[in-house]
Amino acid sequence: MYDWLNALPKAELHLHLEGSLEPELLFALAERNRIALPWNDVEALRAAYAFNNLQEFLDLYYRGADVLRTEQDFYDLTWAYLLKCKEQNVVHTEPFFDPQTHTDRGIPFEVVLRGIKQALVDGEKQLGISHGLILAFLRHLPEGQAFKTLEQAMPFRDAFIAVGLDSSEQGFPPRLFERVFAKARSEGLHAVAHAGEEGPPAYIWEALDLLKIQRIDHGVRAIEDERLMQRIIDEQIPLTVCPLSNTKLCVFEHMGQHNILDMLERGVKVTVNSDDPAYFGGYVTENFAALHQGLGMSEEQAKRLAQNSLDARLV
Ligand SMILES: Nc1ncnc2[nH]cnc12
Ligand SMILES: [Zn+2]
Repeated sequence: MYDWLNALPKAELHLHLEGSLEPELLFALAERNRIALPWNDVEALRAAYAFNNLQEFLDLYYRGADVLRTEQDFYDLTWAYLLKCKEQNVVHTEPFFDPQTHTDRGIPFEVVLRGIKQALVDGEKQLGISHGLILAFLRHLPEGQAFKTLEQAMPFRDAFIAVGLDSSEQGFPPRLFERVFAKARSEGLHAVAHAGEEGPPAYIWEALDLLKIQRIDHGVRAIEDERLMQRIIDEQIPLTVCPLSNTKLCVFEHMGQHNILDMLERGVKVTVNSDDPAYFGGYVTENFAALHQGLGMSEEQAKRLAQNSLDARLV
């Protein structure tokens, strides 16, 4: 039904690998690693995917990530995502991974990175999907922990292209991470950050001015600040917008209220992404389809959005 959307070549620029963990794989990995789960079956787990805000989702997302233990687990997770990319004509992806979610559970950094990176390299060779991996810091943890993570990552510097900032936004402003971002940039890494998902426009200003990010993840609350909108338009700073995520996490009550097409028509470089597709009901094509159904996105607008994603790549 949405073959015309699948057919558009596109890049995905906002995807958490841990958020692509489908319930079926989650159960399979729990069995493989002999981990007891609080849900009886896949249906019971899916039924728990009802969220009122970002934090309710994150609590379940971190709980789900606990089944990821071995290099093979991280490989399987990443490979399953890449097969979806192939199906939907995502020709380039710049996914996030959250090392602290795993190192804090005692999983060595290199186990996580090796599994993910091997799958991405195989995806390039076997599926023709290019990539750039982004290391995201968890903002609800202290700056010192982010520095420690960056230190652990540096021996593998060439495995990724950028640092990002994710997790609970309210109460954890970008300015808390100014120094660790400066250090990462001094190592030649690109910088992106989640800002303006639940947090105020002030957080977007901080992310731009203090973290010196090149792309804003979400950023939908920029529309509340006209001066910020002008800057984003003038400087053509890309926004990685995630429509299904925003409705599932009640950033917008329903898709009809989403501002992505208003932003597009004002000249903002917006892109369409899936964020955590296993939890929010779909991958990139389903996000495009939701904009068609809920907002009346035209074919011409879909083409512009897909082209924006290719233009907004970091590599
Ligand atoms: N939508 C989101 N916002 C912040 N942190 C996240 N981690 C995974 N998904 C996220
Ligand atoms: Zn995200």
